[in-house]
Amino acid sequence: MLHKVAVITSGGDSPGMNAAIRAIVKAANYHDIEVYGVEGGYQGLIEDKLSIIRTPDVETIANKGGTILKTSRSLAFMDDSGRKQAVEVLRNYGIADVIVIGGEGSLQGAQKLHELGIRVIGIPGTIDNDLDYTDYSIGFDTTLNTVLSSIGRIKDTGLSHNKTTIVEVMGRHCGDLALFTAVAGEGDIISTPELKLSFEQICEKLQDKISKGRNDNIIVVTERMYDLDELQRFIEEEMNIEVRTTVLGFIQRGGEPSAFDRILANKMGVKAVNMLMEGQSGYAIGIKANQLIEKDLRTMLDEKTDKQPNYDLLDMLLHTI
Ligand SMILES: Nc1ncnc2c1ncn2[C@@H]1O[C@H](COP(=O)(O)OP(=O)(O)O)[C@@H](O)[C@H]1O
Ligand SMILES: O=P(O)(O)OC[C@H]1O[C@](O)(COP(=O)(O)O)[C@@H](O)[C@@H]1O
Ligand SMILES: [Mg+2]
Repeated sequence: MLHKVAVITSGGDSPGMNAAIRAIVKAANYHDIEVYGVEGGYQGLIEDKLSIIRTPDVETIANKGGTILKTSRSLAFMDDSGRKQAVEVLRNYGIADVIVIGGEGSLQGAQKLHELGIRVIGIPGTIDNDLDYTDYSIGFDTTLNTVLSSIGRIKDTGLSHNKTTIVEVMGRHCGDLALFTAVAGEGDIISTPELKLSFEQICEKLQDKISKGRNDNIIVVTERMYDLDELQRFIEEEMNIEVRTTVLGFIQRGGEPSAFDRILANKMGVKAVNMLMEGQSGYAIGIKANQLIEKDLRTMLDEKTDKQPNYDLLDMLLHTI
């Protein structure tokens, strides 16, 4: 019988993590299961920062960005000794079941806990959408909407001044944020890790747009691909135009979660509790073709951790912009 479960948010915060926490606490409490919130990700687990959270504590958090539990990137948890300490802390509380909400690294950590005899279910929470086993991770949709509305504002200035703007979005090594932005109709030229354009190719595309009367182009690029100062200077010199650069940065990670993320978080949170009640462990919950799926963590991590390029979308894009 499941009596106690710990919940951890880990890695970069993502909008919808709170909605997932709320769903977990409400579903668990409904079945008389006590929930321990771990403060500050795996680091908080190692440092014994656990406290009971109850339904009244979470009733009003579904619309809040970030995570009420706080999060971290924990170096100590990367070591065997740190993980053993974490397991020791859980045992001292009599906790054998854990739900981890986080990205790829966090799910690696979840698998390690599973291997150490803790029952674990992972929930994908990252704005990057860089997990290949699931169509969507919690937070991606909200961030995509933030990117779209930010570009809308930048476009007002671009249109008013006939100016070209480079906009850098997050995503780590995954181009989904840039890619979906373009498919949603913003961004005139995109470059992602999966479809990387050279400086020269960007200028060629820009020339084509300018020759068709567009002087207010927006170039959307995924972070970590270019030295943006160099790219801006190259375009300015090559094309003899003025260019501005905006790095959207942490504007993208916070904010009120979208309905999509809140609903996804709710479904996944409830499912995680149900799976633990059935004694399951070592799985990540995902969504494929609009159906929740259970993916064996070890298999998922072995198969491929990088998101595979979304060729359907790329193909559509190549033929439309
Ligand atoms: N291979 C691993 N083994 C154990 N823990 C890991 C591993 N990779 C990451 N983690 C833990 O998960 C945390 C979050 O991972 P990170 O990749 O930074 O973010 P995210 O989970 O959001 O992708 C790390 O700081 C570390 O504590
Ligand atoms: O917040 P940090 O540590 O500077 O990390 C920035 C990175 O975190 C993210 O915002 C989210 O990544 P994760 O979900 O993998 O933690 C990435 O898009 C970005 O590259
Ligand atoms: Mg990640």
